[in-house]
Amino acid sequence: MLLAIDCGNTNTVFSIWNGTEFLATWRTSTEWQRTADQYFVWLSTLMKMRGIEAEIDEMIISSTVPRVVFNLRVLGDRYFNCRPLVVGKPDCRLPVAPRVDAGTQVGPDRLVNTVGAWDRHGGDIVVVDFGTATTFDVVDTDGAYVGGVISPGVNLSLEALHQAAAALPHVDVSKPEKVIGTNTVACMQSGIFWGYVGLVRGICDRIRAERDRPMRIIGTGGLAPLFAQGDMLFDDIEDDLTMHGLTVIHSYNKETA
Ligand SMILES: Nc1ncnc2c1ncn2[C@@H]1O[C@H](COP(=O)(O)OP(=O)(O)OP(=O)(O)O)[C@@H](O)[C@H]1O
Ligand SMILES: CC(C)(CO)[C@@H](O)C(=O)NCCC(=O)O
Ligand SMILES: [K+]
Repeated sequence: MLLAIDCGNTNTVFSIWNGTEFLATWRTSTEWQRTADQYFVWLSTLMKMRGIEAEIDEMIISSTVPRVVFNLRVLGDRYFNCRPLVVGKPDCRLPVAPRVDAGTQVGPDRLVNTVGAWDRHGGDIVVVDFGTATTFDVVDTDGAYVGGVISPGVNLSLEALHQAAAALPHVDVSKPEKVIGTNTVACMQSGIFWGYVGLVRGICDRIRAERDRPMRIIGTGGLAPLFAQGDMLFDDIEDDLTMHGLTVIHSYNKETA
């Protein structure tokens, strides 16, 4: 059984894949100090609660935080008797090599997203992921990652506004009914919600113009469904794209071993 781990700058997601379906998915905050023993106690407790008796013997990791990889490797070594495959490391091959500037270290989550999206939707697509950052990743006709856009994440922008301006409270992102807010919170929510709708629309339009061919837009990440309510931004929304990409990369590496 495969344990797939998607470690972002804010949250880390663990999923158990039996080769056909995900048996369970759990989320924890990303903390590089967390030890292999702590991961194991947490994970085995959750598995027991769900009655999952899966014998984990394989692992794949995508981590945007290099420091957490060490303890996740120890987790594999000590508790699951396996050597994890780590996306971005030389021994983890991708189905199609990215075409970017030499020496560029593309975020593994972005590469994994493009592999997952290509597997489900084919080429000529843009993946928009609303995580810590809002990223746009362009997949060429042949499935290659050919670059993209990195913007500040939605929650990050809201937090920055609150941190920098004494009179601005912490607010949650939501869709306001009107653009013109008549109180502080409504004004901030409008700026964030309609601001990001405009950002996504504007960047996708420019990508389309630059590529000069039809491109489908796939939204993913916790906030994608919310932003999909704002405008016809996406052709499709997927809630498990990164996890799907991890399973595709894992089987590709097994088949071509
Ligand atoms: N309406 C909402 N307002 C604020 N946050 C939301 C809302 N809906 C979902 N979320 C948040 O989205 C997050 C899930 O997002 P996702 O996993 O895509 O990225 P992340 O964990 O924030 O970032 P990263 O993957 O970079 O660590 C969850 O933390 C969830 O709380
Ligand atoms: C952009 C983020 C933070 C999004 O999670 C991550 O993919 C990352 O750290 N990327 C490294 C730089 C790059 O992707 O070009
Ligand atoms: K993510």
